[in-house]
Amino acid sequence: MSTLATPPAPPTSPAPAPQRRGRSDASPFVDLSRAEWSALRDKTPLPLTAAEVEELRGLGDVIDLDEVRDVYLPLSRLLNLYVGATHGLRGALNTFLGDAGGHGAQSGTPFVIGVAGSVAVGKSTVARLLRALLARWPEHPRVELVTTDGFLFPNAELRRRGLMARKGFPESYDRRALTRFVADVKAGREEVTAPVYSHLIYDIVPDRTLTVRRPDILIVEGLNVLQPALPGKDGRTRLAVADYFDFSVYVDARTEDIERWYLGRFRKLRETAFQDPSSYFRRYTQVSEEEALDYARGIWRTINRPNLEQNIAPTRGRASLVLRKGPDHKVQRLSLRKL
Ligand SMILES: Nc1ncnc2c1ncn2[C@@H]1O[C@H](COP(=O)(O)OP(=O)(O)O)[C@@H](O)[C@H]1O
Ligand SMILES: CC(C)(COP(=O)(O)O)[C@@H](O)C(=O)NCCC(=O)O
Repeated sequence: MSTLATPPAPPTSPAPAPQRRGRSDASPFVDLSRAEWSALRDKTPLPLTAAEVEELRGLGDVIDLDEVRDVYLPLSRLLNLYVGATHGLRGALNTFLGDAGGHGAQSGTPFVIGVAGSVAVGKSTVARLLRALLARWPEHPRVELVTTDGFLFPNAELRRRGLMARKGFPESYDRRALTRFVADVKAGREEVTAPVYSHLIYDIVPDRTLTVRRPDILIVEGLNVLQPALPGKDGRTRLAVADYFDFSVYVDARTEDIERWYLGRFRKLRETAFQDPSSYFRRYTQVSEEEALDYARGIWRTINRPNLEQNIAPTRGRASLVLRKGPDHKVQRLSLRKL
């Protein structure tokens, strides 16, 4: 069987000790170089088979397999350990609460992971990869993925609120519905449904929903998933979706690199999905590539970059793990929150 993981390291070559760069011991994060992090893969007992590598390629994403092995296999191992530890903690709580905990207090509660970051930083790719890797563990085979775009207000409502040029800003989402959705999944409800957004029609799809049925792990991916809660009225506490996360990942990169990836994806979509007669963006296949890219640069400058700077980047410090990518999408540094 051909595999991607390297054999376990001999006991004489321990992983290099993590170094702290420019952070005091009081920092809530431990900083790791890519080399330090990837050395931890030797402790990952679940290598990828050739068939699984093919399956990952079948996701349709551009994924460098060295990247999977060096960065995402150790991450799937870390998450597997966190899922086990969280179940242990819930068991302790159940023991403490006994009958007072209600019906089978928290048994089978899904482990919820948030994936945050800018438009075009690669959140969807990371989330799909994590779903595939996490589902390989026998302890948690059922992994569901939900993107927050389904909780954008429909265009008609955005127009009514004067928010059509603010798609992706926190206020363009039905945040209560998103938080309720995750709360319901976490409460162990048999079936929970979410609305669905289509990039093709650039709007919420009427009469279509996505149903989540008691997964072992739920991944929630979106620009704003690490936003704090809005202030509650009358001194009441409000919860945000992040309050339900057991772990979160912030995908980070230089703004100039993300803009380049955004324009690259727009160029690729112009040659593919935008050609569809029902595409909202079809008009950009009818003009020159330069005109189309000027439009995309305008969207970046007026919507996506300000949203990154004003709303998304300020939430980075709330993540459990920050993946810092270089210009080629390869993760160069990682910051892992200490407990
Ligand atoms: N690991 C990667 N290696 C190479 N290209 C990538 C990687 N991750 C994302 N990309 C590319 O970057 C662009 C944005 O990625 P995507 O996952 O769609 O971002 P987001 O969900 O954050 O908007 C896409 O063109 C995608 O193919
Ligand atoms: C749909 C998005 C808001 C992102 O959704 P999310 O991360 O919440 O799933 C974003 O990808 C987007 O399309 N922004 C809109 C910019 C524009 O008006 O074209």
